[in-house]
Amino acid sequence: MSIEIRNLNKAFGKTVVCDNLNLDIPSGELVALLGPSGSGKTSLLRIIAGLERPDSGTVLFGGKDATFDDVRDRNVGFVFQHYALFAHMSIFENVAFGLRVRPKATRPSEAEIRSKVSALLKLVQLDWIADRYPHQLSGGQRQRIALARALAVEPQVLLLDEPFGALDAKVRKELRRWLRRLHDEMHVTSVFVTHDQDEAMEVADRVVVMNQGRIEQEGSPDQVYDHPATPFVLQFLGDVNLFHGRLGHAPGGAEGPVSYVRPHELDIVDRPDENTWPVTLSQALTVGPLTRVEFKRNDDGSYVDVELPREAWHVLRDKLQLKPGSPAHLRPRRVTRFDDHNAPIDPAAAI
Ligand SMILES: Nc1ncnc2c1ncn2[C@@H]1O[C@H](COP(=O)(O)OP(=O)(O)OP(=O)(O)O)[C@@H](O)[C@H]1O
Repeated sequence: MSIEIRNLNKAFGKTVVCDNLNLDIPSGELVALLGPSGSGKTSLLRIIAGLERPDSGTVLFGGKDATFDDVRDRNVGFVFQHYALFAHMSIFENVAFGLRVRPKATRPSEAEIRSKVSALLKLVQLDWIADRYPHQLSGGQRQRIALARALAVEPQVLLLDEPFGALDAKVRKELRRWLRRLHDEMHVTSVFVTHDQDEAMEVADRVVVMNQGRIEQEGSPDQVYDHPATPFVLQFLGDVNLFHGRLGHAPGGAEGPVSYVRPHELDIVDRPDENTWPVTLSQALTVGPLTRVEFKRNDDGSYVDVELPREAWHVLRDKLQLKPGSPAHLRPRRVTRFDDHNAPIDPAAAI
């Protein structure tokens, strides 16, 4: 089921949460709404769900206007951050719930319910805990059950609001890969709210970056990362060094308001040329496979981060005999700049 959002507006008092939004979600796609807290992700999801009414604009499901359809008529499944499993029901009964409360005319038989719930529990790889109760499950298991329960009624659209937000980092990582695989099997049109860029990039077919009720950019994870449409997108999707004003000798003596270079797009070299910045090593921090080296620019004293694999850093450090206080030069492999209207300047022109 495709979803189309047309000229959608919503405000709570003076807070604009949807600012003339337009968005097409093709059938079967997994889309992440990504943005900082308060950017309007949940409000948009709730309007798609039918839990909130827009002030103006339209929501189309499969080409049909569903803006004012009741939530029960939309055939959407929900998974929220805080597991909403029924504590007094077994896992099996939790998943069966949506089927059992159907009107008699459309309610499946007991045998059909049993076989469907068993299949769903297998799908989320938890068929072995069907007889347990929610308090006997880990947080990650509960979220998988919440997903099985949402899928039981065969929704045409699945809406997930920070579904893994309450879980620890390792479980989150496992579950997002698992969700991706599940989606590849089920192909239910899914909209996923998150403020975690790694989560969005890893799970989604398409990422919609939101800021202050507006869509800053939408595209594949690679598109938004490699070709950010605005400074906000660039900065939200990962660490970046900002260079104000004239760029020393580099790149090509470019003038301009601000230049952006990601920490992994800078080389550390020992000789200056027209494309390098003179710097002084401040400190190096290694976490897991990566080393982050902090430098101070000689011209304006601002800090610049460089990121590289720890082995590469060890080789370079020994070769150039680098330690805190050592002089060095940084050469950007890629610089991103924006014009006065925040439109990206062709990278070839920026360097
Ligand atoms: N029912 C409401 N009444 C008043 N203000 C609201 C209501 N719901 C949301 N808001 C406000 O609207 C803004 C956007 O909220 P929303 O929950 O959509 O953002 P979000 O991007 O999902 O943020 P978060 O990641 O923190 O959940 C916030 O400033 C919030 O306080």
